[in-house]
Amino acid sequence: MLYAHTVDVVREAEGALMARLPEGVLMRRAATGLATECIRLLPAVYGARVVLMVGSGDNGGDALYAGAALARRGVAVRALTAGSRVHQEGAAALRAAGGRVRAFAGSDADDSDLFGADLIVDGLVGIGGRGGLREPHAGLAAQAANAPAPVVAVDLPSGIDADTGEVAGYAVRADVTVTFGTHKPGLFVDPGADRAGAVRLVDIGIGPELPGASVLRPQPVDIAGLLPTPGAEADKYRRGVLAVRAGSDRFRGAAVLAVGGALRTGVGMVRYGGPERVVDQVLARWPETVAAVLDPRQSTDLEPGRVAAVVVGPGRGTDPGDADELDAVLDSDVPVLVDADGLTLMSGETGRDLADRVRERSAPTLLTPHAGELARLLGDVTREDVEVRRLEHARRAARSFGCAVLLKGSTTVIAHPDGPSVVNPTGTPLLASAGTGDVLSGAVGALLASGVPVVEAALCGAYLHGRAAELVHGGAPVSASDLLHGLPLALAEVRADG
Ligand SMILES: NC(=O)C1=CN([C@@H]2O[C@H](COP(=O)(O)OP(=O)(O)OC[C@H]3O[C@@H](n4cnc5c(N)ncnc54)[C@H](O)[C@@H]3O)[C@@H](O)[C@H]2O)[C@@H](O)CC1
Ligand SMILES: Nc1ncnc2c1ncn2[C@@H]1O[C@H](COP(=O)(O)OP(=O)(O)O)[C@@H](O)[C@H]1O
Ligand SMILES: [K+]
Repeated sequence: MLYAHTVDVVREAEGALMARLPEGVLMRRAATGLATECIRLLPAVYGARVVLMVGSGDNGGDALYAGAALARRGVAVRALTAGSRVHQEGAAALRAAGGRVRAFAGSDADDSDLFGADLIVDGLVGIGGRGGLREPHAGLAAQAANAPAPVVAVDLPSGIDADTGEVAGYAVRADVTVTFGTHKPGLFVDPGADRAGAVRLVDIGIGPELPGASVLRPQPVDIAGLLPTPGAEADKYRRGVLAVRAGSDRFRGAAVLAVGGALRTGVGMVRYGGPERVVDQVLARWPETVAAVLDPRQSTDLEPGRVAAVVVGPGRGTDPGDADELDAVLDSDVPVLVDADGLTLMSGETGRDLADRVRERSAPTLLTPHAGELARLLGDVTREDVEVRRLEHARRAARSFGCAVLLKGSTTVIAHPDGPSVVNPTGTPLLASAGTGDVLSGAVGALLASGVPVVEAALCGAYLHGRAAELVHGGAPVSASDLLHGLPLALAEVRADG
């Protein structure tokens, strides 16, 4: 598991440790780790050319001390400073080691330094940054972005918000980010995560000072440990029965995809209930389904003991009958996943009663909105607001509805009113195609029915779904149906890694 802590927490931990150590020790540790990573990225050390972009705070100080270490190894190091101040001791150390320091002027000389570099180090701003980059920082970063050399960001790419991943203006795009002490949430969540490249963590000794993380990012081994393994005594009922209330005459495919997602993730039985033509189609594709033609108002298959979890909403419709069905599903005492049309039914003025039903439930509920659906559920933000501050809005929704929320999109975020948020490390923008969300709802539903706790089920389902997309065609476009072929590959890989 990888852990991330917010800026306030990092500063407090650093403060506690610094009080016990001689001045400058933490920065030396950070700079040594940074220099080591830079050396790994250089084709050869002696005679290599490194340009440092240096802002006025300690982030620039880290870059300058690392530059001094590189200069002592024979690297030609040039620092271009932006801003009114520069870390004096760091600049003196670099000069003493043979490096050069001068102010960025947007001139031909800067161009020639940047374009001649083997490596560019971004020490403009770190956790002290606020908002998008200002001038002259933004100008320097933009000029550097045109140069061919790889970029190493110090602590985080300058211009991304450390706590949220928001990019509110110009921000550096790094190939590698060397972060200190602990990860920052903005390195895990898009759009920030997309700017960070490969992230390397340098231990500066603050670990024992840190409290529990605010954001977690699981590794394959964590997923392997959470997936259910049927024991020798298993039977289909003990493995779990999932009820799927998806699809309608208008959207028949949603039912087929959700049922497929569940079957391919692994569950004892899927009970499907829906209109006759949809039942026919589900059975034609998945004859193992126990399917029944069902008036949406009927809920006989939800009687106590018959199912272990319910998925409701994908392609189901938003008619009054569908609202009645959602109401009946929420009345059950098993875990319920609400997706798509179910979320629309919960939104706005008319959805208030259903939203209250979610709040009143004692069994776990998981909402799986994309950014637009989450914006409608919250009612006071736009889709774009959600997309730039995913963690914050997913957490707000979890608190507001008193349940787990899986926010889909460029970074899938899982929030719960109690405990840290979790981000899913797998997936590809190729997943942005119609129907892939239906597969996800089935996959997560299967895990809920298997008895996996709600946050873990959401995480494992999202992980396998994202990995399925990465594996199935080796980077070529994937359709929602393709994902069903990818799920067994993802499961096999996770089990092998675990
Ligand atoms: N606090 C500590 O104990 C340690 C801090 N370290 C480094 O210190 C960094 C934090 O240093 P600081 O607190 O000095 O802050 P930073 O160096 O991250 O940034 C603060 C400076 O950037 C300017 N600035 C803020 N937002 C800007 C924007 N959008 N555009 C342009 N300029 C902007 C501010 O005016 C200020 O001068 C960490 O990210 C890390 O790199 C490391 O040396 C490890 C130890
Ligand atoms: N840019 C992206 N990068 C990675 N995954 C994405 C991106 N956009 C969407 N996805 C994923 O694709 C799936 C789309 O689900 P959803 O929006 O519900 O589509 P649908 O309703 O058509 O099934 C989700 O798993 C989501 O996380
Ligand atoms: K930086």
